[in-house]
Amino acid sequence: MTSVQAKICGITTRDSLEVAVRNGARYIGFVFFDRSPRNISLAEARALAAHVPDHVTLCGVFVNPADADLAATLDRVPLGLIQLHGSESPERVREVKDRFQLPVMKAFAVRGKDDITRADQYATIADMLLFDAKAPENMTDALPGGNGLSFDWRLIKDHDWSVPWMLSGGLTPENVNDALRQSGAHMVDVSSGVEDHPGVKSLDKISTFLKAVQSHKAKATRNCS
Ligand SMILES: O=C(O)c1ccccc1N[C@@H]1O[C@H](COP(=O)(O)O)[C@@H](O)[C@H]1O
Repeated sequence: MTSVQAKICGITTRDSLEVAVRNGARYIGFVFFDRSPRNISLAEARALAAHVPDHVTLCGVFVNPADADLAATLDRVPLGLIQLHGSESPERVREVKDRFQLPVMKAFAVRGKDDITRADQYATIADMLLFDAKAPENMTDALPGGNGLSFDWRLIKDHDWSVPWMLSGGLTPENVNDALRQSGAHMVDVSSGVEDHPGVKSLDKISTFLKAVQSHKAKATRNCS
């Protein structure tokens, strides 16, 4: 029996948070990265965090953060998971976990198979793994994540790690079922695919995305019974 969990990332408003929670999001992501159109201030994050129910994990997205930034964020915002979306080494992942006593999800930018096997060296250190698409070198305005780009989902099928992993990168309400089928993922993460404009979430797209994820779960359950 398969149950798919979803993370809605880059939440900045109360109404998008509420729609995500009401429609079954298991994770909510706040982006703490200045260059992102989804960047959220500590004050806004703190205020929104008060409306995240206990059964939903609040994830902070960081790119090569300094300890001081992590400490300042955790001082104000009750995160349950730290997402490291930069070039953090296995040693740095271990250090962040030990220092801040929170689970860490390490993200990998994927173009080919080697980018996926690179995760092996983190699988005994990180608590979760996340696979996003690598931006092409000629994309000058690329962010470390949140670019709405996909990789070949079949590359990850049949990979197995001792820790849970999420699929992300260019997911949308329209393609998430194909992505789940082709990748074999049990967890998905979306940001720009549920937006009307960069940084502006669509309530309709959030609920359609989460319903599509739920419908995949229903199909998988039926197939297994
Ligand atoms: O969303 C962002 O702006 C962002 C910025 C810096 C690092 C990570 C970011 N988001 C993560 O990117 C992936 C893919 O997003 P998308 O669905 O393709 O837009 C996702 O894991 C977000 O958590």
